[in-house]
Formats: sequence, structure tokens, C-alpha cells
Amino acid sequence: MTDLTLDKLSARLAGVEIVHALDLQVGAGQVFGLVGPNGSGKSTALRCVYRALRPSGGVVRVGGDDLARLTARESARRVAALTQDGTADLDLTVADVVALGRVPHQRGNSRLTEHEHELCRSAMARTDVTHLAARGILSLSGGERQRVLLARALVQEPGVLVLDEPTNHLDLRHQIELLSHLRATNLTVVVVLHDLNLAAAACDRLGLLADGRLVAAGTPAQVLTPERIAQVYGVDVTVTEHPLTGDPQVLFSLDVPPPGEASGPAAPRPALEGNPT
Ligand SMILES: Nc1ncnc2c1ncn2[C@@H]1O[C@H](COP(=O)(O)OP(=O)(O)OP(=O)(O)O)[C@@H](O)[C@H]1O
Repeated sequence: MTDLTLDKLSARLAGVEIVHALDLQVGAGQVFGLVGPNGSGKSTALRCVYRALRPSGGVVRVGGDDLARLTARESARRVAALTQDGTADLDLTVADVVALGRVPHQRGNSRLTEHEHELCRSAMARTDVTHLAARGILSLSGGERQRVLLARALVQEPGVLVLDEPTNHLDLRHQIELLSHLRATNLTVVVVLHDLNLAAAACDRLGLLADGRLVAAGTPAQVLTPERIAQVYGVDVTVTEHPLTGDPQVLFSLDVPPPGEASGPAAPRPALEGNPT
């Protein structure tokens, strides 16, 4: 198993520093969630971990090795990514897309071994896409495609798996299944999530970013406090405990004004048309 360290990681885009000296440690086999408001730098930090962006400062270490010093092939073996910009342009079949996960392990045009075929079959079964194997990737719904790309990442057998908002497009059952898979993989996982309750359920630890800086890191219960959520998101919430798991649950009401604004009595909701009264 592989640990991941971001050591004073900084990243610039168009000449502007977006991520500022970020320090994070993700233990081997941990699921680490990156949360924070829109534009806080989550994707930019993650792009440095899967080498889509060269850091402007600091180091990303995978299993103790400086990622920047590894060959592209070696870093692709160590880090797999499921990201928003990973959509395929070619209309390959689902089975072909999943098999592409083996490319970093292959030399030349070698065919998949029986073991590799079994890896693909198993990943497709785990992500519930076996029935789509012969379909063109471009014909799939957003959620189906997301599950295929997860299968491809799993057959890559990386040490570290990074995912940028992987639950986008997924219905409730598939959100829960995807995050359960992540927990069951025993991989070191860094996942960007917007849904704080999903993040609390799925992650061992969270890092909360604001304006490209780490505001808090720790267990979900340590990070997701009403005070910090008000400070970072500008939203008043109630945080309770999940009755079965004890995970923090963030509750909000659309009628509660943002912190600092005068709170009057909430306007009564109009009755829905056709509601029995
Ligand atoms: N190519 C670019 N050039 C200049 N600025 C960029 C570029 N890409 C992103 N940014 C800016 O960098 C900041 C951080 O963006 P990033 O996508 O990392 O945030 P995020 O936390 O992932 O946001 P979201 O939750 O909205 O996906 C934003 O202000 C964004 O506008």
C-alpha cells in the first residue's frame, strides 16, 4: 500500500497562484476527502497529484518518491485518476475503455493476459457495467460513463486513486455504491466531493480548502463543525450525528438566512397545488 504526501504544494494557473503551500498527509489505504467551496483550488491541487499540472512549488510524494522524478509510465502505474476532463473522444466500446487501464503495465502492443482479462471482468462487475461491455462509450449516460471510468481506474491497479467529483451524474444508489467500492478497494484514495454528508460517510479524513489554503484537516467530525462551515461557505447549518453510524450529518434549511443577516420569521410555504388540506 502507498501513502501520499503533499509537501508545501503550490500551483499557478495563468500566472496566478491558486494553491498556496498545501501540506497534506494521506496514510496508506486511507480515503481522504477534499472539500471546500467552488473555486477554492480542489481540482487544481488534485491535478498536481495526477501530473496534469506541474506544481509551481513543493513536492508530491507517492510512497515516499517525488512524483516529478518518476517517468510518465511509472507515475501512471502509481496514480490513477477519475476526473471531469477524462471523458473519451473516441467511441470505443466499454470493454476496450476498461482494458486501457492496463496500458501503463504493458510493453508495446502486447495482448491482455488471462489475469488481466479477469481484472477487467472483476472491475466491471464491481462497478455494475458488465451489461454495457459491448456498448460505445459515447452512447452511455453520464452516470454509466462515470462507472466505466472507475472500472478503468481499478484495472490500472494503482497505489493511489484520485477522483474529482466522482458522484456527479450518479443516482443515490450508485453514489453509495461508488463510495462503498472506494472504501473496499484498500487503495489510498483522494476524492473531491461537494456533498458534505457523503464526504462524512465515505472518508476517514477530510481536508477543507478555502482560497487555495487548507483551513482544517482531520476526521469528518473534527472538520465539519457549524462554525467552520459558516466561516468557509457562509451558510448556517446544524450538525448532528447519524443515528446508525455516528458520522456527522450537516442539516440546513432553505429558510435560514446566511450568517450575519437579520433573521426574521420564515415565510410560510405556499401549499402545493393538489395538496389535500
Ligand atoms: N486555466 C485557468 N486559468 C486561470 N484560472 C483558472 C484556470 N482554471 C481554474 N482557474 C481558477 O482557479 C481557481 C480554482 O479552481 P479549481 O477548479 O481548482 O477550484 P475547485 O475548488 O475545484 O472548484 P469547483 O468546486 O467549482 O470545481 C478558480 O478561481 C478558477 O477560476
